[in-house]
Amino acid sequence: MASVSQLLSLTIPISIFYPFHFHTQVVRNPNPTYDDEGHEVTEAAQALCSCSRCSDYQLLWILRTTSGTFHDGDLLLNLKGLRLTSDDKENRPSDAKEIDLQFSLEDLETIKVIGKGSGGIVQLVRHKWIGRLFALKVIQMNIQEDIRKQIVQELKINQASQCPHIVVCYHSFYHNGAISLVFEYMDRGSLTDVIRQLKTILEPYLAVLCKQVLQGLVYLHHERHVIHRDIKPSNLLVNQKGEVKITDFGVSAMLANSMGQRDTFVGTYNYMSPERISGKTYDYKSDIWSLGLVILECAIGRFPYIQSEDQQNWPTFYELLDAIVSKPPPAAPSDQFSPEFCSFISSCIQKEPKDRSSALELLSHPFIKKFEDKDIDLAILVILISYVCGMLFCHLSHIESINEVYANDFLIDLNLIHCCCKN
Ligand SMILES: Nc1ncnc2c1ncn2[C@@H]1O[C@H](COP(=O)(O)OP(=O)(O)OP(=O)(O)O)[C@@H](O)[C@H]1O
Repeated sequence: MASVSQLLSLTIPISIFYPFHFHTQVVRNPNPTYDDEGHEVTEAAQALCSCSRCSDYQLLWILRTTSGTFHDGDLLLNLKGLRLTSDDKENRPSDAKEIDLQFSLEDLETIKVIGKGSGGIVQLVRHKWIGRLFALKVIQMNIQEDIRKQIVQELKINQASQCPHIVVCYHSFYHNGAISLVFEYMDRGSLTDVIRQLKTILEPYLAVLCKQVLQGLVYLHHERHVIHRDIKPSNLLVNQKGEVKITDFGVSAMLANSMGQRDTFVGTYNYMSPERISGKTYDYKSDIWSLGLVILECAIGRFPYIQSEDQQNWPTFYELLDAIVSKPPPAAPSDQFSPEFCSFISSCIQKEPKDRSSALELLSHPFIKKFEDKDIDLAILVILISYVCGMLFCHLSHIESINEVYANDFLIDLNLIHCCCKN
């Protein structure tokens, strides 16, 4: 496999067109590009290096072409990637600095499809040169203008994100009517997968998980001034280190910007707050409602508005919306959960937004504090998922004992496993 320095030396002739990494101060693109009508665009690009090694220079990336490029304020998006003209080196996530190398879609090879959402598919891809894995999300762009704007907003937030609890978006491309986003690969999937496999999560683990999501929300709400708008299990991703991160800003928008409250939601309404469903104005507290429902679901093992996972018991779409808006909100059963947990859920799931706590307040809630000095490692949950999968594998493969599978790989204390599994 080529080393990074080999790779960089190989890409130097190409890299002159990529503003993040070349070290030339001003560049005029010698290879003219063409617009949709075939007109030559002679003055294609001027740029100053903004990579982490060139602190003196400011990024200036001007594409004179009228086609193939999205311009949205200080954001430019084209086949060569996303550029934020206001971005400075302090705003870059540390992980992104780590992979300071040339990137194009041709450098990525598909391994498999790992997910499918309403916007498109997510693939596991490998960088051919460095072997690193990424999640590639491809979103078809034959969509409304305002949804496109929201996606562009997502890119802005992701690229400038400094928070360890927000999934990093390393790169993005616009090509042939589709936006391709290169995300940090979260190798244990989403909380949906975790719930499906474990059924329920015990309070100590939930507190640790919840704290990480809250840290992500504090960053979005209090630093970036963004409402996520789609907090749900499939948007909370997990890796084998036991890290939980928020992803998918497809429906998020900056409160401060001109988009205001425009709502072009595509996806599930299950976790949507009553004020959003009723078409009222909403704010950051809308995300807190969703978080409360997600955490309660993880604890009780079913979506809180249904009595059992039996398909027969699922309300219709309109029954569900009516229940969210008109019925009393769900609560954690006090005979099964600690007072701290019940209080935490009640601080989130309140019909009136003003009665809900903020993300910052929730970070110091007794439920979160209760387990802070207990040294609880979420990675154990991840091992547990592997174990459950292993058992399934044994079952399907007619292997007598799980130890045959895990003999050398893991030392798993079965008592610990049983403690983690409520059912
Ligand atoms: N960065 C990632 N790393 C690993 N898996 C991912 C990543 N991003 C997404 N996935 C997987 O792909 C699935 C689909 O993600 P996507 O964001 O496209 O849709 P969704 O959130 O499930 O649904 P919707 O589009 O309705 O919001 C996720 O549920 C998750 O399992």
